[in-house]
Amino acid sequence: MQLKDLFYKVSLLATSGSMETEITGITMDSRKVGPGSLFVAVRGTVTDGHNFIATAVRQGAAAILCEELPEDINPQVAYVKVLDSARSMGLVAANFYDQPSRKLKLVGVTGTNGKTSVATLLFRLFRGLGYRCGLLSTVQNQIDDQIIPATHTTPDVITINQLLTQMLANGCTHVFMEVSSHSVVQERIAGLTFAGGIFTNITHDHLDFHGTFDNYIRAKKGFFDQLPTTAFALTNVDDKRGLVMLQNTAAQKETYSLQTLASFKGKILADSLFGLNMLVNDKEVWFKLIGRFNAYNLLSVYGAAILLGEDADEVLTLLSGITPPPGRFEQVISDDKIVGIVDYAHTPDALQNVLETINGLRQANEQGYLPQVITVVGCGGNRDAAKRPVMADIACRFSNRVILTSDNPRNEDPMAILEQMQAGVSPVDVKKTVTIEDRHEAIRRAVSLAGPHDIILVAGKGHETYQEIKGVKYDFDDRAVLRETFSERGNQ
Ligand SMILES: CC(=O)N[C@H]1[C@@H](OP(=O)(O)OP(=O)(O)OC[C@H]2O[C@@H](n3ccc(=O)[nH]c3=O)[C@H](O)[C@@H]2O)O[C@H](CO)[C@@H](O)[C@@H]1O[C@H](C)C(=O)N[C@@H](C)C(=O)N[C@H](CCC(=O)O)C(=O)O
Ligand SMILES: Nc1ncnc2c1ncn2[C@@H]1O[C@H](COP(=O)(O)OP(=O)(O)OP(=O)(O)O)[C@@H](O)[C@H]1O
Ligand SMILES: N[C@H](CCC[C@H](N)C(=O)O)C(=O)O
Ligand SMILES: [Mg+2]
Repeated sequence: MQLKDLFYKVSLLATSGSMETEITGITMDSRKVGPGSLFVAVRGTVTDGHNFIATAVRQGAAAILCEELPEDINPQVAYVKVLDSARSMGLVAANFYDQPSRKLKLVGVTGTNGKTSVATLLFRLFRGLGYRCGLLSTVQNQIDDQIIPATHTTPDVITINQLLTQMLANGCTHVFMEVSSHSVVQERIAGLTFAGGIFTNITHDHLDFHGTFDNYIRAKKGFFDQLPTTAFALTNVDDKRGLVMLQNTAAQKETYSLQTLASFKGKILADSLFGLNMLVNDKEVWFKLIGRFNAYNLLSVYGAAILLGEDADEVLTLLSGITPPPGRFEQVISDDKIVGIVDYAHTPDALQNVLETINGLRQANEQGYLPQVITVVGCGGNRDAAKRPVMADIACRFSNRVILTSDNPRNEDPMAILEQMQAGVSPVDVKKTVTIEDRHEAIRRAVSLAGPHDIILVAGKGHETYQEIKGVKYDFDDRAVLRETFSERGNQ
């Protein structure tokens, strides 16, 4: 494709060289440049892509997209200057791949918690309705049955367009994707045409990246601000910021709620370890998912399905049979009936929701014994540090015993993270906590403290099958460790 076609409807500040240059690929990483590539120089959080323009040219780049033209222009190469190269890259990628997002129904889900849950439920529901579907999520990307490992919650915009193209080639008509706040700020969704957007909720997270809570809200709202008039914008009005999301959207405004009047209104009739019984717009349904937060997830999925033109009864019938996504309230039960729950709760709000759900579901047995709740939890390194003491405090307030341990320490000292968590434990709770840096040992300790019917919550890593320590990803799976420890216990 010629450079000028890539820049269709993109505002340019200056150009140098031929706009008829043939382009065979786009990349924002100089290490991936080959002959015929358009290299996009993006200013990042660690370094500035503009520093790699010369390297890209040496590697055969045919054209450069940047915010500042370099001093030494190579006459063989075309240069295009724009105001915001990350944003322009989205528009250019959409042109290069011939607008795949316009040829299918692309629905984005944003919010602090529930994105993977909602996107995965929608994916499963629409496959159940008979469509071929795509999924872009934290757990994995998927093209119908084919699983493609995910590196991010929301991939970069070039990868998104490539995946959408593959999805189209495989006959997909619907794609459900998570839209992280990072992706909005970094323009990873620029140039995509959405058929709908869903807001789940917003609570404390990622303040390391966004700086303030207001910036974080603005980032989420940025997604709705860029929806077209043809899309729907479906928001949770029970969240304090739910309506803020709709303030400046051109899309059709829709709401869901468990508490007030809304386009999609739910009411919980019963909530147990076996599932949820709910009224959904006055129809009574049993679901296999557990906990009030899942009532919200189900309601948003139902709303989106109706807004996409599906039949209410068919949707509810299929939804009632759907099981939770991996690592979301996933149960591993020992032979002697210790209940292990692996959950991806890695924010204060998610942890509190899960623990409140667990506390609400425990029941005393005939002898009057109320099962204990034992929580194993850590916080990731190189991520928001402010949530660490808060999560430790929540774990203590809602559990009988707490084992503080490592999550993914990444490049931080694991004990330093744990000390920040310990700072949140109030003096009365110190007695019930223990700190064990090694996550494997921590889970073993929890199992050794548990008896029949006690509940062990292993929070933070959910579906993850690795633990990242100092740049190395070691095999690690909370579910496998629980299973293995349970079976060792059975053999004693
Ligand atoms: C903090 C953050 O979001 N970083 C993302 C960002 O990287 P960055 O800004 O640090 O990039 P950089 O290293 O400064 O480099 C700047 C530019 O120079 C280029 N470069 C760099 C070196 C070189 O030799 N040549 C070269 O061309 C880079 O390709 C890049 O284009 O842009 C990269 C390319 O898209 C992302 O891979 C990277 O994600 C990192 C790995 C990451 O961990 N991101 C997390 C925080 C994230 O995005 N999480 C959200 C989910 C959060 C949630 O809601 O839970 C997600 O959507 O996954
Ligand atoms: N609607 C919800 N409201 C609050 N908490 C939720 C909700 N849905 C799920 N959770 C809790 O949050 C955890 C993470 O859920 P999920 O993976 O769906 O969120 P996410 O938004 O995709 O997270 P990430 O930012 O890592 O992509 C779950 O394991 C559960 O504990
Ligand atoms: N998408 C989130 C996942 C956090 C998961 C938790 N296990 C951790 O490593 O902090 C992030 O990248 O911040
Ligand atoms: Mg997710």
